[in-house]
Amino acid sequence: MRVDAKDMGADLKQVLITKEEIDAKLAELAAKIDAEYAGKDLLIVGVLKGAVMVMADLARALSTPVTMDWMAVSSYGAGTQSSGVVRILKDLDTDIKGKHVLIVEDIIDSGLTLSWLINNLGSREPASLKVCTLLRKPDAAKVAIDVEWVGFDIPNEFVVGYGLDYAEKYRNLPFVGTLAPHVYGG
Ligand SMILES: O=P(O)(O)OC[C@H]1O[C@H](OP(=O)(O)OP(=O)(O)O)[C@H](O)[C@@H]1O
Ligand SMILES: Nc1nc2[nH]cnc2c(=O)[nH]1
Repeated sequence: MRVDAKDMGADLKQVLITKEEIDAKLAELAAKIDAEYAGKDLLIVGVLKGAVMVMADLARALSTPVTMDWMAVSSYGAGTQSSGVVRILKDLDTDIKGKHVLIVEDIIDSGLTLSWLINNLGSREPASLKVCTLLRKPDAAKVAIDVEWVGFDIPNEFVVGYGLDYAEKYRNLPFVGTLAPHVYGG
């Protein structure tokens, strides 16, 4: 049985982006990414844990053969505000020197995580380094970042679902939604 908005009961305030909208957007982004990397070897790097769903669905929407690797970093802990301090919890298994690398993210909020990641991976001398994110909050940006592929710009509200958690819950919701304030003490 699939989890849907009804099963969230009082925890959910609003569904912002449905599963159908996410699927359509990922197909659109995949076509653009296929065009960009035609004839090239592409390594997609998923940022754990939040990007698991985007990686899985984007990878299957791509026609380009890809290899996949994962990096785990954390700047949020169990709260709803970025600490700004990025920790590597798991590094890449792959040497990316000379490779075309696409970072796949679930969300760019303050931009602090991605900015750090771009510096870190950029210093490993990939042939190219680009970014695809499902979600971005333009009003929350603390650093300006050039992002090639963005699924949806969303309001500056804490969201969950489709990989995104609050205190490790709600990641398996098939849609993106906002939480009722009582859930996080807001
Ligand atoms: O733009 P920022 O303000 O830096 O926020 C974005 C980051 O926050 C989330 O990760 P989180 O640290 O919550 O870890 P998780 O993916 O394991 O949930 C998300 O997956 C991004 O990596
Ligand atoms: N779950 C979740 N994680 C985030 N990390 C950065 N912004 C967010 C957000 O809005 N929701």
